[in-house]
Amino acid sequence: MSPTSPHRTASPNVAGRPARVGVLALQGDFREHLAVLASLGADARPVRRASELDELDGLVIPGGESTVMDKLSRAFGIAGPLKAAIASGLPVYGTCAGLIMLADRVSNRIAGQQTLGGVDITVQRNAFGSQNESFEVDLDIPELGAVPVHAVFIRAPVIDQYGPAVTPLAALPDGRVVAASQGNLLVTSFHPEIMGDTRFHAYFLAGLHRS
Ligand SMILES: NC(=O)CC[C@H](N)C(=O)O
Repeated sequence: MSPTSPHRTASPNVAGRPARVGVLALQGDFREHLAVLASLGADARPVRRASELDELDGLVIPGGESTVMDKLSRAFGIAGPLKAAIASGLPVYGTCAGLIMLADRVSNRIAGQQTLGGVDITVQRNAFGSQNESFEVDLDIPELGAVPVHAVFIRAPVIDQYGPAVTPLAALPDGRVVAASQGNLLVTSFHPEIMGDTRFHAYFLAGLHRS
């Protein structure tokens, strides 16, 4: 946990009770997200069924494998209701594979791969190739304060193009965008849930007040 988080003390309450934040728990590192959200005071719960979406204030889509998450979300019948919830304003934060799931376009998707969409971005999966699949870098993210975010990338995607409604939040030194928001949606290519820095989750929780 970062000792410098400006949002750390922000209350995660919505309507006088802890924010109910689901984590899509079909595949990937959902447990890590649940732990971070609970540590920030949210009522964090795994979500696998469409009916579990109803009472949420927000949802996190974890890292993992977007092609598998896509197949499972359709097989579990949650993909359609989740798309509808996103369209009607449910705040959703996607990390890595979760970013891919929220992207309107995937330039190198595998045959038949679908996304939920919602963010007007074109992403490239596995953008760093096999030689450098995982790496760590400090990113300046003014929105989260003066202290850089130490970001962990694991077979990560990048955002190659974004539309006018998208706000880029962070870029690599070469300019490629790796965090962004659009309305109720927040995406990062990297994995704050394993970085020991709760600022992105706190930022997401703080945004639930505004929605
Ligand atoms: N760490 C991750 O979530 C990797 C994402 C993965 N490469 C995918 O395409 O879904």
